[in-house]
Amino acid sequence: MMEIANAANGENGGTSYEEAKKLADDIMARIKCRPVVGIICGSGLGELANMVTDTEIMGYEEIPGFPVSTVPGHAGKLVFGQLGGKPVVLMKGRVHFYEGFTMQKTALPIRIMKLLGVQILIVTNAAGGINQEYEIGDLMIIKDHINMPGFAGMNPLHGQNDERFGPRFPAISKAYTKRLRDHAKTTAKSLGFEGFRIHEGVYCMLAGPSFETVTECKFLNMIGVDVTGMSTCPEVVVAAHCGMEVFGMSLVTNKVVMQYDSEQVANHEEVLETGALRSKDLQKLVAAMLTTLEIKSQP
Ligand SMILES: O=P(O)(O)O[C@H]1O[C@H](CO)[C@@H](O)[C@H]1O
Ligand SMILES: Nc1nc2[nH]cnc2c(=O)[nH]1
Repeated sequence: MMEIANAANGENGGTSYEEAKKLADDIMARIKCRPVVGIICGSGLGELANMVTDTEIMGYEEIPGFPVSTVPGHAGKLVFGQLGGKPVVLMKGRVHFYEGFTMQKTALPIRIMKLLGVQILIVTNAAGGINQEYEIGDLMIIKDHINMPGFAGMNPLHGQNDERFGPRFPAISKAYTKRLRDHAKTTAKSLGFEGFRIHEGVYCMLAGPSFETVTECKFLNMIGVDVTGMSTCPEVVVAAHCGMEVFGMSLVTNKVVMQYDSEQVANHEEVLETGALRSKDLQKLVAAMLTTLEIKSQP
């Protein structure tokens, strides 16, 4: 039976439980840190890694089978260490479906994190503001997402299910837990960030790499999307599948173009520049959240 499951995983670009376990074991043999929190840094947000102490660093290319980032603003390093008094593993840069990876491969780092002992995933991204009240530089706590590629069958859980990772039909409706969202709001308040434009809203993943047309943006606005990007959903679906608690935060790096024939166009350089400008607040918020975060013991 497992052979069938593995063949199916191979066919759809996935990695079997045994292969993922071997990767995690290899990492553990080389790294002393045993992380309980995993953090993914979005485009231009990798500086969060500078706040990690007692670091042990591995390049993605040093880990056989690990997907290697190809996009500017994604350094491609796993940074282990302490942040806010908690052992963490931070992905300095992620991989995206549009780079040519399957959805399964895009989310493989989450399964490896799980096998390393990670219980809480903090995922960050750069995103375009669809909500017309959002400004460039605003932060958004993600309360829910639309996995648009999933509507067309591109779900990271497509294929045979291995129960050792999680159930066949996982619930995703509570993936971004209220506990962590409330914790972020309390922490933001304690840091005096209240006036700094922090929202709570809905993230929508589109496959990319092309930015949206004007009509696509109008459509997203109509269906209740607040920000849009090209990542996050595969990672969060896989994290929820394997029983992790998730906290997600978007940085609005640009406002999407909503007028036909506008001179304004979306571009990745603007995304990286805004990331650099507002990322300090994001870093402070994540570090402060970790300091007071209660880690529930594994069931
Ligand atoms: O989602 P992250 O990795 O933060 O990056 C976002 O920014 C890039 C576009 O500028 C896309 O990769 C989009 O997904
Ligand atoms: N799809 C998409 N991804 C982004 N990432 C950062 N900005 C944007 C945007 O406007 N659209």
